[in-house]
Amino acid sequence: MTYLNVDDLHVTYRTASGELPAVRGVSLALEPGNTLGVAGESGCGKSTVALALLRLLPASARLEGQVRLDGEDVLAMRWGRLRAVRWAGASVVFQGAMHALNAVQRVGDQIAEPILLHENTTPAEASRRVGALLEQVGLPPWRSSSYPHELSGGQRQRVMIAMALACRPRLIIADEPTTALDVMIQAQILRLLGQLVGEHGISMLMISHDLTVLADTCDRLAVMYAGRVVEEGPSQEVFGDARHPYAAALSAAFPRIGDPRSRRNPQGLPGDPPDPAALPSGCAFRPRCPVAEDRCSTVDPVLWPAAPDRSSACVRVYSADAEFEETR
Ligand SMILES: Nc1ncnc2c1ncn2[C@@H]1O[C@H](COP(=O)(O)OP(=O)(O)OP(=O)(O)O)[C@@H](O)[C@H]1O
Repeated sequence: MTYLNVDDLHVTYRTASGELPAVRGVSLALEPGNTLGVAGESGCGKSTVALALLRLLPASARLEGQVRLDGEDVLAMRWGRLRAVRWAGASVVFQGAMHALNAVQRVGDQIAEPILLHENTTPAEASRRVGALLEQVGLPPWRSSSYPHELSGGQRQRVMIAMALACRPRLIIADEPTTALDVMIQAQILRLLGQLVGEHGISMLMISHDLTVLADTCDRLAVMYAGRVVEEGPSQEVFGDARHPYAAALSAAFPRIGDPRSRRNPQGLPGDPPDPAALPSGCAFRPRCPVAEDRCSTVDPVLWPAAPDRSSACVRVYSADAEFEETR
């Protein structure tokens, strides 16, 4: 059974200048033990989707649609049940561990906190579990008495991962888990996450603006643009042969060394993503799209099968599909 099922999720922020539709009908599915990457430029709604999964968004956010974890609707859950689901059903590894950790509390106590809060266990047992968790993420157990400032950036991120694993969750939501780290440490942390997910059958949803990180770590990839998923499919296929012009441009901006299919795009993608409060008519990508046609200013495309096991939200995919033309 699919562990995470997001169906037509909409998130709108109420701001001083009006309503801001940050997420506009996102649907995602994640099987147990699988990894899904969510990519896209800054502001496309990736973090909003990640935080919506556990209702961690500020009160100014209005959520509509469905988020099911193991069949249970998270958006309709009562507070008590939601508290139980956080940490054990799913937990989050946030970006920038220095800000996410409490600077004046020993890291061991921070890792023990969710265990003591969620499980009927003794402090001695929680402390034993903390030692084992630290070892699991490649840190010596004596580090439990360290304060965050006594650790390097990579070590702090390992502590964050240990904390996320504390209540043996079935899903880890990793929001830019390696963004603040240098390339060598980034690779170590990604390897660690991949290894933990593989060994324990945990599902992982990883958010990143870096497509190469996701393509190397995740089974499937969803590319977001202006609050929508515009391309979804197996990672290597999306990365190597994207059908949506935005996903293709994003892939081209991340060349792969040694891959003959890799194309270098030194100019990157011209222009900026649209303001979510003032989207253009038709397709939101139209003003930046190198292959836009007249109909793109009137048709707002939804995800449509582009190939077996893949979908793309572009009118060019529609017109390649005779069945779609028949339904119009
Ligand atoms: N608390 C908030 N109140 C109002 N608008 C918000 C809030 N949080 C995010 N937004 C807006 O929602 C949109 C999506 O933001 P979000 O942070 O989800 O994007 P992102 O793709 O994760 O970007 P980044 O990679 O920069 O974190 C943006 O336009 C952002 O300015």
